[in-house]
Amino acid sequence: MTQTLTLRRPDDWHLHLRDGAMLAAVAPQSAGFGRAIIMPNLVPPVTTGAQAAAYRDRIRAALPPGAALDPQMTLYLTDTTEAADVIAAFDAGIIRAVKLYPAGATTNSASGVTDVDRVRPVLEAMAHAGVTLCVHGEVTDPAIDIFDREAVFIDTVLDPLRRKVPGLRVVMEHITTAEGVAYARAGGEDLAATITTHHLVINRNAILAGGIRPHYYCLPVAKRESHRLALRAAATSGEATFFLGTDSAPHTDAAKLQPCGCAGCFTAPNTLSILAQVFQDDGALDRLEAFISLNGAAFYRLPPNEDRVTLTRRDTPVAYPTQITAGDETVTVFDPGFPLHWHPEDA
Ligand SMILES: NC(=O)N[C@@H](CC(=O)O)C(=O)O
Ligand SMILES: [Zn+2]
Ligand SMILES: [Zn+2]
Repeated sequence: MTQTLTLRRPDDWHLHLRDGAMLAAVAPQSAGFGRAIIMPNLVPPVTTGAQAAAYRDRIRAALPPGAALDPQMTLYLTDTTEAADVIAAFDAGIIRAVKLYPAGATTNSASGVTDVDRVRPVLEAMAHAGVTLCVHGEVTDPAIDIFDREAVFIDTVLDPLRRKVPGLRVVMEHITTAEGVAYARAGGEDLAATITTHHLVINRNAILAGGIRPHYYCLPVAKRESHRLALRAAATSGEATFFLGTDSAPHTDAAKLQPCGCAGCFTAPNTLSILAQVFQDDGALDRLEAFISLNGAAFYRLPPNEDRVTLTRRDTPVAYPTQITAGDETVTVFDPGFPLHWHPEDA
């Protein structure tokens, strides 16, 4: 039996497109989204407006003709970022947001912020100008258990920071815990949270039970099942606070499959098919559009996309690749562990 859903074109409010051969390989996989917030954690990171503009040009060049994707650039906040440079890049229409990585928290975060008090003047200028701060919310203290790092970050860094800089618009990126859901929900109009596709599907057993599975390792690491269920309830609630940021984060298989493999799940090729199945399983297909196409735009004070996409549920599963090729390397596509029947098409 076929079933059809027509939705406003979705946006991806957290996306890694990388650079060079990887960019060429993965950009087409996200071409069907509308706006996408592009993460700045290149090597070296995107720290200036000029670098962001040049990176945006490289992304556009990597997209197929007619692609819908409209890259929304971000600057990587460092201890030495100047407020005036951030505001100038924002006023010039080069950047949509600024990204805070606690130094050492995740992939390519070595140049991140060592103490948020150091960047207070930048955050105050952003609050004044209405520039959004996107936050990787994990503490890096080795004494804190990795499964507790998000919850501890909220209590010891994020909440004090939001009290010190009132009016700062913050997106808690890729939340993974019930604590993250609760804090975002109670945060008022200036606070929102992105949720990834993969954190709606896997819990930590996927990584560790019955053998170690590096392709399910990402940061923040997936938590226990009760947290996944809290994320599912938030995403499928339709509440304006929660919206899609896939955090599709491609790494070569060589980089994933080694004694110290890197963090990231590559979900761009099958994200929409997975999400439609998740929302159907939870009886929430009528709220899919809020999560993928409406809530994020509203938070970023942008109009929703005018054009539409269609998802058709067919008995024949979607044939997405298990791997794609990037230069001489392969990148494994996230396997949700269930067949995908929702076929995305442009309407
Ligand atoms: N999510 C990840 O596991 N990895 C991201 C970085 C990030 O979003 O924290 C990456 O750049 O690979
Ligand atoms: Zn992150
Ligand atoms: Zn990310």
